[in-house]
Amino acid sequence: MSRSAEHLARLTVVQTESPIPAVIVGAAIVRDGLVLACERAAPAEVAGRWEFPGGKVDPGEADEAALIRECEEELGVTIKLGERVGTDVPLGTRTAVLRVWQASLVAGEPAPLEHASLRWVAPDDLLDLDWLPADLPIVTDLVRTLGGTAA
Ligand SMILES: Nc1nc2c([nH]c(=O)n2[C@H]2C[C@H](O)[C@@H](COP(=O)(O)OP(=O)(O)OP(=O)(O)O)O2)c(=O)[nH]1
Repeated sequence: MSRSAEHLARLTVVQTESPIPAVIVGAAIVRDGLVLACERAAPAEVAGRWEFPGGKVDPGEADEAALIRECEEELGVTIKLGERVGTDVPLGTRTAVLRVWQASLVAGEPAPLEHASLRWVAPDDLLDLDWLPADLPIVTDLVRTLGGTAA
């Protein structure tokens, strides 16, 4: 194998082992000091657990645009993004990360168009919900930011 072919082979291995993670974006929508939590309806393994509204960023789409689009699709609302909450959290397989922003409502009243239910939750009560595992560090940061008590 020539030196350049060998170099290319090594690069290919590196790229295969380190795929660029997919990004899942979420919105911690705050109104009157309460946070909107969403109960997943599906799939069965996670139905009944809580998450932030959001979803996968499409190829070529900006994170912020994806989050605004997902909130329109899932809740029927327009949101405005604020500060990031916490840092990227690797999801199970490490081929994706969860990235969350604080947000406020600009138009519309949230409706559970894709969720089993919605709930406005006080910061002190947020950690009582059964969140998806990746959300826990973010929810803990959010509680601190909003002035609740996170152990
Ligand atoms: N939306 C959302 N997804 C989360 C959170 N935490 C977490 O681990 N996830 C995971 C669950 C799913 O495996 C993945 C997002 O999938 P999704 O089904 O909501 O995304 P999507 O709306 O783009 O779905 P689809 O196009 O595949 O139907 O991220 C969270 O707080 N919000």
